[in-house]
Amino acid sequence: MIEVRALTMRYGRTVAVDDLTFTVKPGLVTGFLGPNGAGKSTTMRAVLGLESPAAGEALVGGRAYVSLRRPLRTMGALLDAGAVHGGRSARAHLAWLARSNGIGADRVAAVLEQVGLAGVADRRIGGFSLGMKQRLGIAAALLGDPAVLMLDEPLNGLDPEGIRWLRHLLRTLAGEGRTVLLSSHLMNELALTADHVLIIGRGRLIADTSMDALAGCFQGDVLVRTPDPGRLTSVLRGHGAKVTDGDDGALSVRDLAAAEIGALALAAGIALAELSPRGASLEEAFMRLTGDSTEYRTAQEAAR
Ligand SMILES: Nc1ncnc2c1ncn2[C@@H]1O[C@H](COP(=O)(O)OP(=O)(O)OP(=O)(O)O)[C@@H](O)[C@H]1O
Repeated sequence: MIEVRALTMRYGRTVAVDDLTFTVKPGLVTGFLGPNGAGKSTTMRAVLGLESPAAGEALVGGRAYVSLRRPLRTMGALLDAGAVHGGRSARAHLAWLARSNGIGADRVAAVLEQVGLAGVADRRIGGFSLGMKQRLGIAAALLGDPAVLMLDEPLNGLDPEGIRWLRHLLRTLAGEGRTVLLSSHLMNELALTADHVLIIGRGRLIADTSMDALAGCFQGDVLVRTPDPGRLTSVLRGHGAKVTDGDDGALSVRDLAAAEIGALALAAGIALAELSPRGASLEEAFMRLTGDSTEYRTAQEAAR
């Protein structure tokens, strides 16, 4: 479990994280989402104790990370996949990390296998692609077989096959009861990966909700085609719908469900050629939530 309580982080006059409170629970993949500069990396650095908060605290398994004697066994983290010694091999890098954390050498081979780097384990990291470095960073995070994993933009640099692989891995780890937190600035990346999502903007919490609830809050419109759009428009407006002319003669209807539109059309004797509910994409939901600070509040209330 990761607990962030009333955390405020400042860089000079910049408030990077502003009174942030959330809990990341075991058994779920939790996405940490926000536009560039929202404060995700700063929050993760605070969880790792790399920077001190101006106020509040961040705990891992109920303790400050820096107070743990064998930290890699409690939480594995990936912050910057590029921050590795390019002259070492992947195996040597992991072996050094394992030794310094009292972790057996057998784990090195196990995690190299787990992340698909066993075949290149003895090559210099300097020649690795960004995707391979991400895999190596994930291997390092897994080294201590920790109950908590925290990964900053781990999908960044992975090809579609790598993304599928990582999704499967994270879901498996959460299925084993571990706590998994991963950040991203792209909702679509998280939509298929995370069960739960924490959204921040300008250092503040905007939403703390299940992915399903978030999708449900952002119902889209219903696309309707009929040979008699004028009459249908007035019938639907008479029942409180917002109706606008969409592309190629179709109507876009909001505030009435597809079934209600169908029933009203039938009662009025109007034929329908098409009736298609269109969900707003999660990416749109994210844009609407993080659009500006005035919208934050209304959208947050809507998301609850
Ligand atoms: N070392 C630093 N010195 C000064 N300001 C910083 C520093 N690190 C971050 N900031 C500022 O703090 C705010 C939060 O940055 P942070 O990197 O945590 O955001 P982020 O959500 O991780 O963004 P990204 O998706 O771009 O990585 C930004 O305004 C950023 O400019």
